[in-house]
Amino acid sequence: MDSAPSLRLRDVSRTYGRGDHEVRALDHVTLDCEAHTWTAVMGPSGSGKSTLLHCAAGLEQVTSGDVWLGHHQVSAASEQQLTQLRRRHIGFVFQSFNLMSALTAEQNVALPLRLAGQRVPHQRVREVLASVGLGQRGRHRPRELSGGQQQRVAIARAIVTRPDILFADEPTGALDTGSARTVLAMLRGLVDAQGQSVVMVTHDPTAAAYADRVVFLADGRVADWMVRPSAAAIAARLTELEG
Ligand SMILES: Nc1ncnc2c1ncn2[C@@H]1O[C@H](COP(=O)(O)OP(=O)(O)OP(=O)(O)O)[C@@H](O)[C@H]1O
Repeated sequence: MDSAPSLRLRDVSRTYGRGDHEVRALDHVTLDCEAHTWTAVMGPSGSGKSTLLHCAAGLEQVTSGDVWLGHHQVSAASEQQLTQLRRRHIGFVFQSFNLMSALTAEQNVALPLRLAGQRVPHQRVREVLASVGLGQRGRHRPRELSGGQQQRVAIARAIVTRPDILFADEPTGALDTGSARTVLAMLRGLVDAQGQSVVMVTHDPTAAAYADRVVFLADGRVADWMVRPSAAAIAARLTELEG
C-alpha cells in the first residue's frame, strides 16, 4: 500500500453570496488525508464541515484553491470529468441512507456498476454485502431492514466500485447507539483490512473516536487536529471550540 495522501486540499476557500451577504464557509483550508486512513471532521454547527466534504467530493465548486484526489484535480474538473470521478473514484454515504425502496439490497449495491455501464459481477455484489455483514440479506428490500442494516447496504453500494476514498456525512446520525456502533466497527474494518480511505463528518465524539485522526474546523478554518484521541478528549476540545 502506498502512503501518498489520497486527498489534498490546498488553500481552499468557499464563499456563498456576495457583498454584505457573503458567507465564507471555508477560509483557506489546507489539509492532507492519508490513503488507507480514516479522518473525522468535527466542529461547531456552521463551521464548514459539510462544505468541506462537498468540495472534496466534487459535489460543490471551490471559490479558490485546489482539491486533489490522488492525481485527479477535482477543483479543475469539468462536469463530465466529475461524473467519471464520482463513478470510479469516490464513494459517498449520507445520513439518510438514500436507498432505492423498490430495489433489493443486491440491486441497490449493483446500481453504481449499472450506472457506469459496467457488467454487474454478482459475485462481487455478494462479496461486498458479505463484507458489511449482510450476506444473508441480499434479497431484502430497504423496508425489511433495520436502519443500521440499511446504512450498511448504503456503504456496500458506495464501495462496490472500489473507490479511492469514501466520504461519509453523518453516517450514524439517524441510528440508535447499537446500530451506530456496528456501522462504525464495520467502517473501521474496511480501513484496517481493505485499506479503504474514509473522510467522515460527524457531531458525535464517540463516532469520531473510531477514526485515525480528528480534524476540527471553526469558522471555516482548521482549528486543530488530534491523532487517535479518546471520545472524552474530542468532546472536551469541541466544547472549547463552541465556547
Ligand atoms: N448554499 C448555501 N448558501 C449560503 N450559505 C451557505 C450555504 N451552504 C452553507 N452555507 C453557510 O456556510 C457555513 C458553513 O456551512 P456548513 O453546512 O458547511 O457547516 P457545518 O459545519 O456542516 O454545519 P452543521 O454542523 O450545522 O451541519 C454556514 O454559515 C452556512 O450557513
